[in-house]
Amino acid sequence: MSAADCQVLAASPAASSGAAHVEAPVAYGAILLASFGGPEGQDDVIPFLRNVTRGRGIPEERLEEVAHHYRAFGGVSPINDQNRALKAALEAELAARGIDLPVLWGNRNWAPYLSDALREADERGLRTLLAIGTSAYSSYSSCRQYREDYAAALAETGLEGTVTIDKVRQFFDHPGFVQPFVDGVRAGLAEVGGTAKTHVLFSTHSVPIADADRSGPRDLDFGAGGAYAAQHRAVAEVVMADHPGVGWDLVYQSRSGPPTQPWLEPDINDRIAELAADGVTGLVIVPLGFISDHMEVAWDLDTEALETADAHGMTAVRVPTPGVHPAFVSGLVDLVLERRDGVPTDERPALTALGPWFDVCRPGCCENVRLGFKPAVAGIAP
Ligand SMILES: CC1=C(CCC(=O)O)c2cc3nc(cc4[nH]c(cc5[nH]c(cc1n2)c(C)c5CCC(=O)O)c(CCC(=O)O)c4C)C(CCC(=O)O)=C3C
Ligand SMILES: [Fe+2]
Repeated sequence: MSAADCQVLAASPAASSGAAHVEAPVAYGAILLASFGGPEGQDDVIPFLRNVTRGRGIPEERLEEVAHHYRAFGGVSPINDQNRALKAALEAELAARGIDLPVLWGNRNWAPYLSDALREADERGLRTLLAIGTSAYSSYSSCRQYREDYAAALAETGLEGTVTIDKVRQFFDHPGFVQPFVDGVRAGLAEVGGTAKTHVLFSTHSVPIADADRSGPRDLDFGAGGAYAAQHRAVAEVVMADHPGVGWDLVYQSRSGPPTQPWLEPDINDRIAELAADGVTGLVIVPLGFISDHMEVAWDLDTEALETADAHGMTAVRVPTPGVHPAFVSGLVDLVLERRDGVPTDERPALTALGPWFDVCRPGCCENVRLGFKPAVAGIAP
């Protein structure tokens, strides 16, 4: 490969890797809506947190802190109802388009589990599944961990070799995912724009810097924060293109892990305090890292960050998550069809130069050296 090719590769990794990231058509039997899962009552909170944090080295104080967030909402995370609504909306959209693909729903950390969905698929004779993970970006937590958990669920159910699971590409820059944020930021600015000085904060889940730096394919360099940070920045730029002159930043929330471990910064609350000191009076908070209302949105943004803004005398609004926005729902169906039909790269919509992302994860994609190697589906080994 020439030096010129390398430069192109670094600037636009997916677009320059040609057919390698688009797979041949596959006659899928069903869609697997794969999510995180969350507790549905006070008694679920601790068992759920144990499921999530097993072997993760999360300090006990952090667990108590997070349990308190769930307790304040009756032990119920909004995430499961959001997924029930998304499943129903996908079914309605598929029916409206005359597409005969059932939607199965399974979670990584709470019932209904991925293994429940796989058993159901097998019983119904649906053995070729296309997963939509409820997470748009590349990183260990938002991509590879889903792929590892698909592999673990296949092993647990004994369905390895009987049921196969592919996935749609990471969809951070698909128009259907971005449109709700475009709409939300426009409405948010109209709401707080009357104040003297307005700023937009794009917030996403912090992750350990070691994970962020390994996000995306091993052979491509995305700079500090890896593909994870680069994808968020690129999407935020697209959203802000409509609002020249308005200041914005990418910030991080929901940090956990031991204090000695570096995680992506700045924290949203620290940044709000700095902006207040700089004379910012109006704030639009964009939950860019989340496809629907999770506890991270309900607590870390709507409770904590809005309180921080209020304490500094700012007027702040939080933009809605994509949820069941019609553009998002129909975009997910488009993602299913492009994968099923093997649509070529140049016909796939992508709003940033980083995409369209890969159908099949490349070697070493989003690997986690902290937790070690685990088998994963929908990727090129190792
Ligand atoms: C990038 C990312 C996403 C976005 C991608 C995606 O959506 O998948 C995400 C989503 C979510 N994270 C969630 C909940 C939790 N995440 C935790 C812990 C962690 N998250 C991490 C990262 C991410 N997490 C990381 C690096 C850890 C440290 C442990 C580890 O290395 O794995 C913990 C343990 C306690 C704590 O440490 O906070 C909990 C309870 C819920 C459910 C919320 C609800 O119930 O509504 C959702 C949607
Ligand atoms: Fe998390």
